[in-house]
Amino acid sequence: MNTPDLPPFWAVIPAAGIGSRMRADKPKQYLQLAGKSILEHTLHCFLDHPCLRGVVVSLAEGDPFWPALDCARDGRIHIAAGGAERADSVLNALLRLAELGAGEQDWVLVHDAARPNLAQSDLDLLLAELADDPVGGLLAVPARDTLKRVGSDGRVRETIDRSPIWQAYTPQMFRLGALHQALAEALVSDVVVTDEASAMEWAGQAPRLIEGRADNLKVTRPEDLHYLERLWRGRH
Ligand SMILES: Nc1ccn([C@@H]2O[C@H](COP(=O)(O)OP(=O)(O)OP(=O)(O)O)[C@@H](O)[C@H]2O)c(=O)n1
Ligand SMILES: C[C@](O)(CO)[C@H](O)COP(=O)(O)O
Repeated sequence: MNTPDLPPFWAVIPAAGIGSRMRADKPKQYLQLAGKSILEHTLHCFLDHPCLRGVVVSLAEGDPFWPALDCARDGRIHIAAGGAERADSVLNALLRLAELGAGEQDWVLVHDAARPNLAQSDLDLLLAELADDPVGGLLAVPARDTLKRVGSDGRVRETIDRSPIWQAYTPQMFRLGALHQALAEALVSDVVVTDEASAMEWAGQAPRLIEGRADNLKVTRPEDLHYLERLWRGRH
């Protein structure tokens, strides 16, 4: 059953990173948060949505942690091979989606495994705002603090106008065919692609930013997980 006015979509969850900045004893997507792994929380943001058609998770080769999760037996979740960089993992997942029968015009939402605090209201906002958009776009938050450009000596050179500066979050929502083409061409051209929007920009498109919640943060360093633990205490 679909929610009126929200489009059906596929989800891609790149989960093949090693989490080097987290400095933990396992990849950060398998660290515990409120009694479940970060990856399970992330997957449930999508599995609970009525417009979801299916999910592809990209996993590192021989990942020993995935089979132990309950999600591993969920028929809506399919696996793709992880790649050397996040963009390679996403591209493999898009190819898997095509094998599963997804169409060129189908919407795909790519969301980091390491962002477990995506609010359902933000997911709905993204889907509603971009349902009729010719390009697609992403959740993002405007720069909040005063910004400085710094020299290699650690001294401030100037204060930058923050008004046009936003931080790119996920999900990032694009049509399967357009995203696949942009990502594949950017990768063979050795363009640095840190998110899906940068591949689309490189292809000459202008993705739309949808202002989301700042607490949809990516667990990157230990303090990010500590922050979410405090935020979630009492909530779950
Ligand atoms: N080759 C890679 C690298 C990253 N990712 C995924 O992309 C998301 C965002 O990347 P990032 O935060 O950079 O994760 P890691 O690469 O794991 O972290 P680090 O850069 O600290 O090693 C994560 O969910 C990560 O698992 C992936 O699927 N394949
Ligand atoms: C996709 C992303 O989460 C958007 O902010 C980000 O680009 C991931 O890569 P990073 O290396 O952690 O910046």
